[in-house]
Amino acid sequence: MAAARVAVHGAGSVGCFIGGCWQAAGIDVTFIGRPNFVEDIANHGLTLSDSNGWEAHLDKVDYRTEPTGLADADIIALTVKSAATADAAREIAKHGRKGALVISFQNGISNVDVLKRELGDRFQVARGMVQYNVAFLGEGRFHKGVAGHLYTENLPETQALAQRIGDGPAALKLSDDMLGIAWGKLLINLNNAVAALSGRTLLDELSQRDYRRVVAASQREGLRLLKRAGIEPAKIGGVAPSLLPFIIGSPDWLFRNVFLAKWKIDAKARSSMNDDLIARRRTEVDYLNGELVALANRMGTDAPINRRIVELVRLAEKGVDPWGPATLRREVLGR
Ligand SMILES: NC(=O)C1=CN([C@@H]2O[C@H](COP(=O)(O)OP(=O)(O)OC[C@H]3O[C@@H](n4cnc5c(N)ncnc54)[C@H](OP(=O)(O)O)[C@@H]3O)[C@@H](O)[C@H]2O)C=CC1
Ligand SMILES: CC(C)(CO)C(=O)C(=O)O
Repeated sequence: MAAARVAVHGAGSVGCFIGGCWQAAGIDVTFIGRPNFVEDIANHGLTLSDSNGWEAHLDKVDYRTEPTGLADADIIALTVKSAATADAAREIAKHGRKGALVISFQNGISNVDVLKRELGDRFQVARGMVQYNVAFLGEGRFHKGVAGHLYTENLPETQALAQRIGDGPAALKLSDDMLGIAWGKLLINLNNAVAALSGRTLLDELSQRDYRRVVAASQREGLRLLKRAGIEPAKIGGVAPSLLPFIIGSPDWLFRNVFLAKWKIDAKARSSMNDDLIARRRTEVDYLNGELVALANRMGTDAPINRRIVELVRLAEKGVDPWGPATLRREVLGR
């Protein structure tokens, strides 16, 4: 059987990193994205790095802006932000090859439903998850700034792909519980909104207990809702979801020395929602905290903490100044 060809659709931070690492591992990758990256990568090539000092450079990169580049792909890694999923899916439906496997490496829960609705049964759709942060540093450089792996469903196609990728920094792990993993990741991603509202890097934001108290409260609310809905979030990075609020809300000395040390967060790492605010784009808050608000509404109840966070991010999208730790805590928690 011929080796699968991959297209990355929406090649920005995550797409360039994972596609670049896979190409460095010998896989045939086409990148589809925006003109700014075409120019940047044409001038500088693609350089991938991680916090352990690993680095790879690719001189020849097939980066295009036209979705016609999807036509030859057996596997399409979708890495657009959530609000762009429906448009990207229509491009896949138009240009992709019948039977291709589309893996959503996006945060949130509902992207896979949008893909299935738009793609029908001409394509296979799989859930994926990116555990780590990727920062675009300019000049074709993409840096993995938090420890972790990529995950996707355990299928014959993904088994073959994972084997070819091997153990590098964009290694692909397979799971039979990707929905549980997506909910587990969503609980972690509740930090994105607080990091974005803080206007700080992940390390700087997480070093402030008042910010962490807000995240912990939103996670507690999320856990209560998931329990009531009968949804079981999976462990991410070996931490049981029920422990997340205790870890995040723990005193500074414990959090810094035990947890921050373990997660190896790079000083440059920013949440992807900070990137959106900086670029003045609509954020993914509706697909993260907003997913919990929608779940609460479906069950005839409310999620006041996550609802308030969504409102504050909406204001931040309009250009409101970042929040200090104590001010944000009082605003969201009322104490
Ligand atoms: N960045 C990170 O560290 C992490 C991100 N994630 C998740 O991964 C997903 C991708 O995030 P990220 O890589 O940061 O996003 P980026 O915005 O960096 O990259 C997405 C790119 O896709 C482009 N794009 C959108 N629609 C199309 C289209 N139809 N055709 C071609 N290109 C398109 C966007 O352009 P434009 O801006 O013009 O729309 C953008 O350049 C998100 O769901 C995010 O939550 C998960 C873990 C970590
Ligand atoms: C890896 C993590 C949790 C970093 O914040 C992320 O998913 C993101 O930035 O969207």
